[in-house]
Formats: sequence, C-alpha cells, structure tokens
Amino acid sequence: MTTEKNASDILTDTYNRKISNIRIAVTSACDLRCIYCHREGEGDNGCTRDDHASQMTKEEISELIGVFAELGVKTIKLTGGEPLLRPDLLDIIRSIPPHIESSLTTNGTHLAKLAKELKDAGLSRVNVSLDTMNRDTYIKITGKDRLKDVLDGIDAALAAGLTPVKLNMVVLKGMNDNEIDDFLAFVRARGENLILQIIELMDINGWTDDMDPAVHGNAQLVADLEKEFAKHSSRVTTRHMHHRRKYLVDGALVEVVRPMHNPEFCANCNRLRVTSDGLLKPCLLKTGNEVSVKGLHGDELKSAIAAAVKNRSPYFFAE
Ligand SMILES: Nc1nc2c(ncn2[C@@H]2O[C@H](COP(=O)(O)OP(=O)(O)OP(=O)(O)O)[C@@H](O)[C@H]2O)c(=O)[nH]1
Ligand code: SF4
Ligand code: SF4
Repeated sequence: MTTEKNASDILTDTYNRKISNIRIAVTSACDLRCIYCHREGEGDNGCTRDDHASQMTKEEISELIGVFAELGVKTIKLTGGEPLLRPDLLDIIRSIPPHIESSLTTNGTHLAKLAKELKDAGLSRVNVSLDTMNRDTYIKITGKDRLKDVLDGIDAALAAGLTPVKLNMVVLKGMNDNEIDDFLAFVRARGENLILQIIELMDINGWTDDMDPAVHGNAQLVADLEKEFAKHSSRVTTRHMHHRRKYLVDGALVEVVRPMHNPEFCANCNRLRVTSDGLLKPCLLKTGNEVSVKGLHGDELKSAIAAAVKNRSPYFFAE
C-alpha cells in the first residue's frame, strides 16, 4: 500500500527524479490550430477534439491539486488546449493553495480581458505563446488572425503583475528565425518582467510536406542560437528543471528549451502531466503508461500518483 510510503518516496521515481511540478491540462479545446501543436501528448494534432464530456470536473481537479499539495509539490502549471477557454478556470485557480506557485501557459488570445481576474484569483504568472510579430506569419502558423489580441494580452499580463511573463517562441526555420533580434528587442524594452523562451520544435507530429523545411535543421538552429546567447551573455544561470540555461543578453533575459535528443533535459525532468480527461502522464513523449485518476479519491489518488511516478523513465537517455 502506498500509504505506508512517505510523501517524498511517492514523488521520487526510480531514476531519483523527484516530482515538484505538476502540469494540468484543463481542456483539450483551443481556438488556434498551430501547425506544430503537441497537445501536451494528448493525441491528435490540431486541437480538434473539443470534447467536454470526458473532461475532469473542477471538483476533480481541485481534489487532485489538494493531494499533490499534501505530497509536497511546489508548483502547478495549468495548460490545455487553451486554458482560458475553460469557463470555471478562475474557480480552479482559487483552489490552488497559496504557498504553491501557480502559472498558466496560454496562447494569449483571451488574455487581455482576463489578466486582472487571473491575478485576483491568485495566479502567479503566465507564459504566452508567440512565435512571430508578423501578422501574415502569425496567420500561417496558427491559422487565425489574432496577433493584435495576443500583443494586448502580453501588455495586460505585465500590467496585472502576472510576472515574470514568459514569451514562448518556437523557432521555425525559414518562418520566424529572422525575428530573433526583434524578439530580443521587445523583451529588452520591458525589463526582467518579460523573459524570452526560445523553444526547439519537437519533431513528434506527422508533418505535412510544406512543414518539412521548418522541421529539418531546427535542432541545429536552436543549438547555434544558444551558442550565440552564451557568447554575448553577461549572466548565465541553470534552472533545476531540465537544467535549462537562462542568459542575460544585453539586458534581455532568454531561456533556451532544447528537449530533443537531450539526455540532460530528461535526467532533470521533475514534472508530471495530467491530461484533461484525467490521466496521469509520466512523460510527454511516451504513450501507453498513463494512469487514470477518474473517479478516485483520497488514498486511491495517492496510489494512482505512486503508480504513475513508478512508470516514469527518461525519454532520451545518455548512452
Ligand atoms: N520534452 C519536454 N518538453 C517540455 C516539457 N515541458 C515543457 N516542454 C517544452 O517547453 C515548452 C514551453 O512550456 P511551457 O508550458 O511554457 O512551460 P515551461 O517553460 O516548461 O515552464 P516554466 O518555465 O516553469 O514556466 C513546451 O511547449 C514544450 O515544448 C517536458 O516536460 N518535456
Ligand atoms: S495555441 Fe497551443 S494548444 Fe492551441 S493549437 Fe497552438 S500549440 Fe496547440
Ligand atoms: S522525460 Fe524527457 S521527454 Fe519525457 S517529459 Fe521529461 S523531459 Fe520531456
């Protein structure tokens, strides 16, 4: 019985990676259709499964958050799909104990009108997906004409104090890799409250032919960018999570996320995912080892968490 184990044992996997961060997908619905969407490992590309029937209720999510808090989890991130589409999102945020750092990853299309309410509900900070400042490129990547709404959302998040706000820029060769300097300038102008997160494209989807040029060569592109940041940086810090490096480049804070074929990233992975339909997902890139928490309560939830943690292993492994 897992109840005999102490909380620290329950959260530590067989590779000595202790879970401190939980990512909960509160919906699989999204109003954008990004060409590279990995949907937090939930399945079909493109956020087409706007399926509310199997979605966890706010009560189920809140109970799960309570158990994770009791076990000693330090941070909770809400994701989707697009989390701001969930009507009871503010109630879910209010159920997160105040000692836990709460954040949310959003596409930003509804952020301008919700930023203050999110802050008032207790949310600490937001990450906003923005790959381009060019309207045509934005439409090409996301399928929708919402760039202005996202830019307004970033301003609103900064004004509401949902900081640091992180800008998630997935680098796409030939599509937005000419905009890195513009993004650095954008971030620099807003000080350390805004962090640029440069993300390597995860080559895990079935790409269409017209995506090929953007996919091939991306790993090298981000690796080269990181070398440039390192060369010009006046301060480098390494995060515990994934051992990601953060560079201060001429006043702009930049974090580099290079998950693919990177054993160091996986060796320092301390997060567990929860899908919108109530599966604990031990690894973003693996399927078939999920553990359901649907209909479970109390100690049953702890047992399910222990089983999911036991199923964890690094996806990319050092030889
Ligand atoms: N392989 C892998 N990639 C991840 C993982 N977590 C995040 N990523 C990548 O990082 C991107 C940005 O994730 P976010 O949801 O903004 O959150 P984060 O940057 O990981 O978390 P914070 O820095 O704490 O806000 C994702 O879209 C993924 O590409 C992970 O556990 N495994
Ligand atoms: S905004 Fe996020 S969830 Fe929505 S399609 Fe784009 S990558 Fe997927
Ligand atoms: S083990 Fe690696 S691929 Fe899997 S979730 Fe963790 S960092 Fe991502």
